[in-house]
Amino acid sequence: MIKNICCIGAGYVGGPTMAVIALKNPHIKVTIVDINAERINAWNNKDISQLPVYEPGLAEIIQKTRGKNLFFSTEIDKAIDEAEMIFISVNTPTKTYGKGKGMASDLKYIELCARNIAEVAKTDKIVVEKSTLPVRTAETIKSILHNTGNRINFQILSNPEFLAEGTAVEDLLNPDRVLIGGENQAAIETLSNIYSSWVPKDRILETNLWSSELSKLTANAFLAQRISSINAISELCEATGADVNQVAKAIGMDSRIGNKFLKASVGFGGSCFQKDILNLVYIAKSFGLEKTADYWQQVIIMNDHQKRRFSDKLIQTLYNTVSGKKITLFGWAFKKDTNDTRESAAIYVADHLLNEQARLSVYDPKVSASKIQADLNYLNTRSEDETAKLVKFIRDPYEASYDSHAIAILTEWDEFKTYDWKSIYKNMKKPAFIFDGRNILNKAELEAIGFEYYAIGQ
Ligand SMILES: NC(=O)C1=CN([C@@H]2O[C@H](COP(=O)(O)OP(=O)(O)OC[C@H]3O[C@@H](n4cnc5c(N)ncnc54)[C@H](O)[C@@H]3O)[C@@H](O)[C@H]2O)C=CC1
Ligand SMILES: O=C(O)[C@H]1O[C@H](OP(=O)(O)OP(=O)(O)OC[C@H]2O[C@@H](n3ccc(=O)[nH]c3=O)[C@H](O)[C@@H]2O)[C@H](O)[C@@H](O)[C@@H]1O
Repeated sequence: MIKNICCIGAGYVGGPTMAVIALKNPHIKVTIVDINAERINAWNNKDISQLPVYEPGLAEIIQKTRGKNLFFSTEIDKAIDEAEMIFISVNTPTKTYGKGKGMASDLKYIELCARNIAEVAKTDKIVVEKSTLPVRTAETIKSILHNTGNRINFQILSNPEFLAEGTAVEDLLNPDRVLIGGENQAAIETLSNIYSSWVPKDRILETNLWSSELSKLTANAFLAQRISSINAISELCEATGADVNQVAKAIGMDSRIGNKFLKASVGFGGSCFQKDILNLVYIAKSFGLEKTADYWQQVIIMNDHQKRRFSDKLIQTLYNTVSGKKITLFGWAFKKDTNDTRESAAIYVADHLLNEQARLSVYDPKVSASKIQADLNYLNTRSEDETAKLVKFIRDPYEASYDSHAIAILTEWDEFKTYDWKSIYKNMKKPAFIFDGRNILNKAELEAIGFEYYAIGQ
């Protein structure tokens, strides 16, 4: 039985996933390592509210396990050396240079991990791909590990993660399935036994390595495709008088379609959907499968269109100009209940409005002012000074919306539904507009107050 696990990468996946494994397997010592010392320090912070990843329920699990059988460290070599099983949970972003730029996954961090393991290992190890990877990456890892000449036996497994941010703990405690791809039955059993401490055996699915790697990309592509599909219909609803919420309900009651993931929105964000689909498109192209590549590319094209359509609508409604006008953005995170802003639709909507010289006042309950500035600066559209001048982060939603021409709701935070909208209305310029990019507010109530209310697909 395994006694010692190491996980390389203390991010949104490594942190919560290993915390739950540690919680459910108190006999296993789990060490999460990272090259980012600041992140490791934050995971070790005594003040449990300061963990680097915000997820409902996570702090409680960290409190129960940290220092007992869960450890966060920057001593990567030591943790690799001691572990019998090593999870690789590092980032696999879209390449920003060279061949495959803007499409392929950048596997340099994965390769560095494999080389690190190859250098340090003195005993047999099971190496688990937790990161999302292009199909056949295990071959690369295998080649690096098996060419060290130190006669160590490495078994490679693929164990993609399906948690969604904001519900990570719930998803980990009660997964629809755990997927394990591999060639060696004993290694598969060893990993399966760790999960079976809390996951029913019939939900632990075993496949070959390549099916497992490809299933992860496919799952994300299908999920994102549903959002782009309903968003495409939302545009048609606006043109025809149909209501996208009603259409989603009507089709979702068909058990073959199902009712989940049919919420029209300002566009999907997050670190993975776009990157994973671009990767799928790149892989298809590399096999010469142009039609397949085009099919999936369309999901991204539709998503970009939806973000642009939203900001265009706002500008057009505000009499075709937002220059010098104060626009309030409620929400910056890519979805509720997370502090993650990667690829958030808010970034692109804000950038577009700034191009039109709007002044932005942003409120988000979990995202910091510096993160918002950094997200905009990363786009490199304007100077950092200009961004700082035009974008203000305000800690209070009432103050943020004071004297503004319009409010755009970009994240579906529950607290937005509980605001005193009468008092917000009173303090805004008239006509006071709301652009609800998440369809979370009540149209009739807001119109009764006096707002001009615009929602997606209505
Ligand atoms: N964020 C999510 O909800 C999900 C992400 N995934 C996948 O999981 C993987 C990780 O994603 P996140 O946790 O979101 O990324 P992240 O960026 O939050 O964390 C990755 C961590 O790996 C560390 N790292 C990179 N290279 C390293 C090295 N050579 N040695 C030690 N540490 C190193 C980084 O410093 C960083 O802290 C990605 O492949 C992603 O596609 C899969 C399912 C869900
Ligand atoms: O590989 C990953 O990273 C993960 O990607 C997604 O999880 P995540 O991106 O954290 O969050 P989702 O709940 O999928 O939301 C993604 C985006 O789609 C948007 N969305 C979601 C659902 C919907 O009906 N409409 C909609 O616009 C959300 O607001 C958000 O911006 C998948 O749901 C996870 O299964 C997967 O593990």
